[in-house]
Amino acid sequence: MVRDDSFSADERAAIYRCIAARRDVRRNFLPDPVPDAVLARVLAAGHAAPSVGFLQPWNFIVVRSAETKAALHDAFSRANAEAAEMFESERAQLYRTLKLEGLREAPLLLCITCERDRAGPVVLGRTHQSEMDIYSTVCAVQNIWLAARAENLGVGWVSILDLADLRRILAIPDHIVPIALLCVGYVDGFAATPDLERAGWRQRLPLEELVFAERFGAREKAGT
Ligand SMILES: Cc1cc2c(cc1C)N(C[C@H](O)[C@H](O)[C@H](O)COP(=O)(O)O)c1[nH]c(=O)[nH]c(=O)c1N2
Repeated sequence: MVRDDSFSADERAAIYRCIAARRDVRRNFLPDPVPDAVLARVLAAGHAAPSVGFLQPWNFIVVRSAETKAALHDAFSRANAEAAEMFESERAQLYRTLKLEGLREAPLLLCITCERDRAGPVVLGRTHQSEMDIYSTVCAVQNIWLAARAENLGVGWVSILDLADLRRILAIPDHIVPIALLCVGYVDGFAATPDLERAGWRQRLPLEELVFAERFGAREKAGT
């Protein structure tokens, strides 16, 4: 059934292409600035995300200062050295070859935060699952990621940082939870597959192995 608010076949194809062509991008950022109008659209996409009880718990910190980027990069370097030690020897060797951030190269960074008490302690939908405000903020991050891809902007999520460092560098108060730090900028191209897949770190799992029927672990019977 086609109604006025239905997606056309072309629109549908564009959405699926955006989902498939989104990548985590940490290298090859171009120095070109991100126009304010483009950034505004991307942030509006984040703000259009679903949120528990319509809490909209997010804030978006836009970082352009080279000094702040350098401080974040220092924090990354400290955490990354610790991280490398956590893997077994061969894995650690491969880990050290990976480029896991683009904090200094990206023209801008976005930190997305969650204010858990934005509407008081009792929130519709969070009464029995307390993490729902956090998950809502992650929905905003994903909207940003996809909107950025549609704008031909690369986005890389950098989580190899101590939260205390992130809080200190960006002056995030105690009652606000940092959720994501994203490197954002135009790039000279998007890889067809995840960097980690091409580096031999991990492969994409077959979808059919992840889908259960009726109960966790139960496979659809062949021929049904
Ligand atoms: C919550 C979270 C946190 C991180 C990531 C992702 C997500 C969802 N990813 C990116 C991750 O490695 C990447 O998404 C997968 O490898 C799949 O690649 P594509 O995103 O499909 O390109 C990521 N990558 C990286 O190089 N450094 C990092 O710190 C992180 N952190």
